[in-house]
Amino acid sequence: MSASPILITGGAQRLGRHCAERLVQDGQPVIISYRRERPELEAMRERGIVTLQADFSSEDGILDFLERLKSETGSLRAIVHNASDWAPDSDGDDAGAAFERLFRIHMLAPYLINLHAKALLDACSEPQRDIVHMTDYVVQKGSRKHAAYAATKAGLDNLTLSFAARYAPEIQVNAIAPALIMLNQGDDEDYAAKARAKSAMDMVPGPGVIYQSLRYLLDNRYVTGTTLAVDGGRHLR
Ligand SMILES: NC(=O)C1=CN([C@@H]2O[C@H](COP(=O)(O)OP(=O)(O)OC[C@H]3O[C@@H](n4cnc5c(N)ncnc54)[C@H](OP(=O)(O)O)[C@@H]3O)[C@@H](O)[C@H]2O)C=CC1
Ligand SMILES: Nc1nc2c(c(=O)[nH]1)N=C([C@H](O)[C@@H](O)CO)CN2
Repeated sequence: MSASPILITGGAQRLGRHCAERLVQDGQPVIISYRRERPELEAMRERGIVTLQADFSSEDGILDFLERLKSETGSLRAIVHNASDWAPDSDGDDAGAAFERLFRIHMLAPYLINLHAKALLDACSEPQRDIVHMTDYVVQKGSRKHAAYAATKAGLDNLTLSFAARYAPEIQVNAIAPALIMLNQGDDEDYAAKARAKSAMDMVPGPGVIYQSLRYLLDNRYVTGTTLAVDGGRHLR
């Protein structure tokens, strides 16, 4: 019997893509969700990664993705809730709609997928099944310019505790809380230097540290309801 796939939402670029490709290199089947088609997806498909389109900014979009996911696979080894929009706060008329949108991407999508895809995890014949929530260091301190983002990530952080208690012992539920793993296009050296200085490690590590953290959770049968801080010691500065 072939191994059950691992689902990574928002896996078409950056951290999610890196983890998807590392998992496939390890011989692990992977399904990713993506919102926008792009050339890089062809390269991922050629590596055998299954790609499913999804827009989590509406409940209908979340439920539509779930139906297509259930048509694609009868089981899942793990679900990594990675999809995210690091949108700055809006102070215009759209502030409320923007907040609700981030709520749906960061909280409603993980909530509904955890509820409606549980049967796929239960159908996995392997002894360990995992759910991993990608949160953020700012859950601990908030953010002046990304308050809606931070608040909805804090909600995802809390969902880690609830689902860990509810799904134990069959399914382990944990979070990874990164800070400044990768810069974004357009980040100049001045921004990069200031961002690096925010952590004790004074570096921008790249996505490999996230894969190491995911690997740890996938390989450990005794960890649930916890958050791995992968932030270079931000709290020390
Ligand atoms: N990068 C970093 O330094 C840090 C990252 N994190 C967290 O780690 C995770 C990965 O970060 P990173 O790789 O930078 O993430 P990205 O900003 O690259 O976003 C990941 C994916 O989320 C998808 N996405 C965005 N909006 C939607 C939506 N409405 N519906 C469905 N998918 C959507 C995008 O899909 P598409 O491109 O197809 O539109 C994108 O590819 C995220 O959860 C992030 O919050 C936390 C702290 C630091
Ligand atoms: N979805 C995303 N979330 C976050 C990103 C990102 O690029 N996409 N980036 C960050 C920053 O690196 C921040 O940690 C810098 O201090 C946070 N979240």
